[in-house]
Amino acid sequence: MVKKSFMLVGAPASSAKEIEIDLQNPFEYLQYDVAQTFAIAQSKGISFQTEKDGALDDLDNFTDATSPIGILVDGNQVRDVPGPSGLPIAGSYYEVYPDHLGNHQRLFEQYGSVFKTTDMGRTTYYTNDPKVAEVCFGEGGFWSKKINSDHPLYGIKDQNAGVFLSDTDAESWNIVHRFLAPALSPKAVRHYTPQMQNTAEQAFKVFDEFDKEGEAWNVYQYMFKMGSTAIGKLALNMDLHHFDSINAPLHDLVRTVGENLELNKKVSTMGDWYSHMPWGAPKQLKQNKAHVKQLVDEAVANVVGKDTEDLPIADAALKASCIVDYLARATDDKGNKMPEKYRSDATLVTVGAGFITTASLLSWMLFSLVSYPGNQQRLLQELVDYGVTEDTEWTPDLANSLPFLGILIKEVQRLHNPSYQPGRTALADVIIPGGYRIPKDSVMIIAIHHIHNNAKVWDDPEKFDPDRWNTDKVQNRHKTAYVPFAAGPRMCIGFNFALEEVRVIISMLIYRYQFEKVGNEPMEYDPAFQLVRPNNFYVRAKKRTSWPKKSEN
Ligand code: HEM
Repeated sequence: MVKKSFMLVGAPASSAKEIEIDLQNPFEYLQYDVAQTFAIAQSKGISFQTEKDGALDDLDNFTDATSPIGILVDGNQVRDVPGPSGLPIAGSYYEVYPDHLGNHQRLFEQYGSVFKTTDMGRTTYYTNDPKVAEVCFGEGGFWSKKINSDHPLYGIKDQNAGVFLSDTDAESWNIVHRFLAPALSPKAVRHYTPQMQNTAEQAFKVFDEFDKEGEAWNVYQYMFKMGSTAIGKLALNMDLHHFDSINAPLHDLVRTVGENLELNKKVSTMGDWYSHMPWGAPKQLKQNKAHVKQLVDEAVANVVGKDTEDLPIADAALKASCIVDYLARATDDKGNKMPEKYRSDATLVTVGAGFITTASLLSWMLFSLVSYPGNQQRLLQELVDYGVTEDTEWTPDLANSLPFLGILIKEVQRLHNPSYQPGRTALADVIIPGGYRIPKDSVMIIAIHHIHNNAKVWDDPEKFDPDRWNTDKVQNRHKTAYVPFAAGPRMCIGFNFALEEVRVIISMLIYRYQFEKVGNEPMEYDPAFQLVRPNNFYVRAKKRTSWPKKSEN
């Protein structure tokens, strides 16, 4: 045993702390003790040096090393997070908005893998570093999903929803997550696959009519209808009538939930003060929230009570007519059910989280298939080779067996990740990978789009290349280098459903239609929306009359 004094390199000598080193233990134990003592989130990046002895990378060197011993994190001196200083009051708002994706990319290039902005009084940290993402998503002692006034979900926070809009330490999260997750398990999703096929078949009627008229259509608008049709059925066993005709209106619930995401984006990009204003977007958001709640309560009341038999969780996922029915009947092994007070809010979140994301992903899938040459033909050939026809009854086994479709979806989610940018909050002052000092209560946005496009992580990130997924480098990537559904305890619980839906619907669309992009203007992604969706993407979908022959081998 030897006792030594340690301090962060560059910190005042008065901050040094004594640590006892057991020289029999591995080096990693010392890193761990130092991490605990200095609130460093990840111990493996810690290294030591003194001016006199240089780097100390072996425990044998510590016996005679001069104190205090300096600590570096990932080779860096611990420092504050940089960022633009901005203007009075507005802060960096005009440096970031409206093109937040493009401007955040510029700020990563300028400041490195962690930066902070203060926009209209709201301070936010951003990272494109998988190591930082791992620590924040991990929700260990230092980080958690805690929706404080700097968090982008603050305007729609709802502890009764349990999932998505509530804090991890809320009792509701624990309960709702435990009940809801099995309803979206691979086994449960299998049970919902015929509904996904039915959604695509309903839409065919409308796309055939467009084709007959020789008309182009806006992809996002129809994928929005498609995604919500699938989720309306899944969550509420409701037919939204989105494909009764070409111009069928959006169901009120779907329209209002979509509007809320726009309003929340407006409110959350301003300071907290703005959310309390009794006019404009904050007022509209409050009214909309009340309206949506009423619509969901009505829809829930229509489902519950029709079949009251309680079911064990595992059976309920397979026997229930929809998520609401499941939540009303599922009983755990102690005989407990999910309290009714969470039911309608948890359902609303499932609807919202479920359709806007899948609508964007379906849109980016079609965008990629028509924009990157060869991919549409390659997918069609794969469908033919695997025996798909117009009469195919889709099953998860078939959908999961298509290798090109699998890597295609991954590449679309990498380059055109649609998802909302998740935030995690520091529970204490903490030093994160890269050596950045983060104060307690700071909100870190794990910038999924920028992690997926980070040139330090991905070769030629701007290149659309599904085959990269078959390379060793990508297969052995850092575990949080690809996080379309986030990671850790608060990651997406609907990802099985989403992927299955996209596999079935895209396959059915590509088998039936030849898609062509209409117009050559650059794609706009709608910076005023909470998710990344292509705004001005139009296609002609021409009904196929012939298909390629089966490949010979
Ligand atoms: C392409 C489709 C989807 C994407 C990209 C996506 C992405 C995400 C992401 C990034 C999160 C984490 C949010 C955060 O940490 O703040 C999340 C959470 C969540 N997602 Fe998804 N999602 C998709 C589809 C779905 C579907 C279809 C459902 C339900 C049917 C769903 C239900 C949820 C729920 C309930 C949560 C919250 C989990 C919790 O709070 O513990 N998602 N999703």
